[in-house]
Amino acid sequence: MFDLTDPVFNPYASEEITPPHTREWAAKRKLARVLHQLNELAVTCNASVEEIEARTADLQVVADSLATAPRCLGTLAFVKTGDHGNYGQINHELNAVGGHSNPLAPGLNIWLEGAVAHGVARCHHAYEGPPGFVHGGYVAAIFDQFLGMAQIAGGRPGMTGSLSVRYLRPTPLDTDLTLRAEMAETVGRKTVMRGEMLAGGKVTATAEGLFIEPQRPLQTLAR
Ligand SMILES: CCCCCCCCCC(=O)SCCNC(=O)CCNC(=O)[C@H](O)C(C)(C)COP(=O)(O)OP(=O)(O)OC[C@H]1O[C@@H](n2cnc3c(N)ncnc32)[C@H](O)[C@@H]1OP(=O)(O)O
Repeated sequence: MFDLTDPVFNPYASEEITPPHTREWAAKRKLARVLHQLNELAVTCNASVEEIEARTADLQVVADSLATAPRCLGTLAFVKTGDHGNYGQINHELNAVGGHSNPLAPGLNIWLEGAVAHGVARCHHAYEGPPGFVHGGYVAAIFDQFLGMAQIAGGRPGMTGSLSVRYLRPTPLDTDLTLRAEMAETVGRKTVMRGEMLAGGKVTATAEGLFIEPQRPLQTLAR
């Protein structure tokens, strides 16, 4: 996964977002940013039907063009080529919640200061659940990824066995959400992490995650 002592690639060493490690990932981050913006525009724009139909046709041309290029289906497929970086680097780009090259990711940035993990995320209107607020499923997804990365500092990282979220007040859209987590306990292969999410200085949700180190290496779990 990630070696937190690796001087070359430790994406959690500081609050600064680790730059893309190749020109390919720099280009994909740009693509993801445009698509992220389009995701928001798809649910917020109030253009005419004609305008929407015309721009959709434009986008279909782009999608059809990209679909003709070779593809790698999943992180491990990228790893296997040997040309895209190691697993940690590729996961850092493609992860569904924290990947900087994934247009679905709500801009989650994580860093570790000693035993405490910090993070920030921001959810635009495509993440709306209750009117004006973030969907609870995305709050849980952010916690899953955040606690999941925070537990790496414990040295025996595992997959989420269970995740419990307490929603204390609605989490606002278009607002920096700050995150904080610490390890509560670790017993054998099991690590319990606890964290909180704040908006404007107020805690909107807390979470507890149980992470279980798999008996087999992660790579062998993939079909
Ligand atoms: C490896 C690095 C990964 C870093 C990525 C983290 C960030 C990403 C976070 C995710 O989204 S992960 C995706 C969501 N999670 C999954 O898909 C996990 C699917 N489940 C599994 O793969 C296995 O069930 C799991 C690895 C969690 C456990 O399988 P094991 O075969 O290792 O469990 P085992 O049956 O040996 O049980 C070990 C202990 O854990 C307990 N346990 C197992 N599954 C549990 C569960 N789900 N909830 C609570 N406890 C559980 C079990 O009772 C037992 O307790 P005791 O030692 O006290 O007897």
